[in-house]
Amino acid sequence: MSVISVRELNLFYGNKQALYNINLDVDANSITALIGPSGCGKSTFLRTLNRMNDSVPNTKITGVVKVFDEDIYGSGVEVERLRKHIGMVFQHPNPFPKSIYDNVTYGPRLHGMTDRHQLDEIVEKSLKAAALWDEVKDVLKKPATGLSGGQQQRLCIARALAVQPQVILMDEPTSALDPISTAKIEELLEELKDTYTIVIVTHNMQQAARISDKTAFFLNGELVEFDQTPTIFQNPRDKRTEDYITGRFG
Ligand SMILES: Nc1ncnc2c1ncn2[C@@H]1O[C@H](COP(=O)(O)OP(=O)(O)OP(=O)(O)O)[C@@H](O)[C@H]1O
Repeated sequence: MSVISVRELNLFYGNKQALYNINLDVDANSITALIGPSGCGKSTFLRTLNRMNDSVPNTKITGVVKVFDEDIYGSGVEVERLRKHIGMVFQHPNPFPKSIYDNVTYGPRLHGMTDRHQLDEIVEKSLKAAALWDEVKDVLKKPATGLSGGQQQRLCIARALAVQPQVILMDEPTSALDPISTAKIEELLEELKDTYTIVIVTHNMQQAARISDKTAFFLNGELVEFDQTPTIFQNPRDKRTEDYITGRFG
């Protein structure tokens, strides 16, 4: 089943076209990797999936993005509700300058949850799902900024999970982390895909090959090739994909 379905998507920043006629489906409970050289439109595309581009002035979008069959650019779509279902994790861990507990409960509180017992449960569940609970359970009231970079990124994943999204978008979530933290997050993503659908931008092709089910190769705003990950890395159809994955350009 497709969770996300993109048809004939074009995106313009003012007069500059950044995405050209993108068609792509994302399967439920899978990891989809977006790869391609710097500036090819990966992040722009990722941001179209939960309307993060709304905040960029003079952006124009044509085409259709459906999430669970709903046209997310259709009239009457509430962006807050949409983002509750589609969480996002960014390149640099960005915990709020609050306690670990308050970081995780931020979203649920924003959506009206006040019951202490329920909030406690969400904190434990989200931190366990983000493989961070054992490391922080005794210091929940301490500032999140005191955690290591890798722990902060897992906290940001826990914060995204706390509002119970169905889809998680990740923009180079491990690029600022050391290899051990990266390995922990990769392991975590394998586990999370049982429950969530994940779309991840990565510059690290080994990472895409290791963790994703499908890979999309972008170049100059076009989706050159989208297929099962082993096909993209071992038997790509397009010469440009082959050149990129073998390091001949980019
Ligand atoms: N806010 C913006 N205003 C104008 N142009 C933009 C904006 N954001 C991105 N672009 C342009 O759109 C194109 C695609 O950028 P995008 O950041 O999506 O690429 P990317 O593949 O994610 O790159 P990177 O891997 O370096 O993050 C680039 O040419 C970029 O300069």
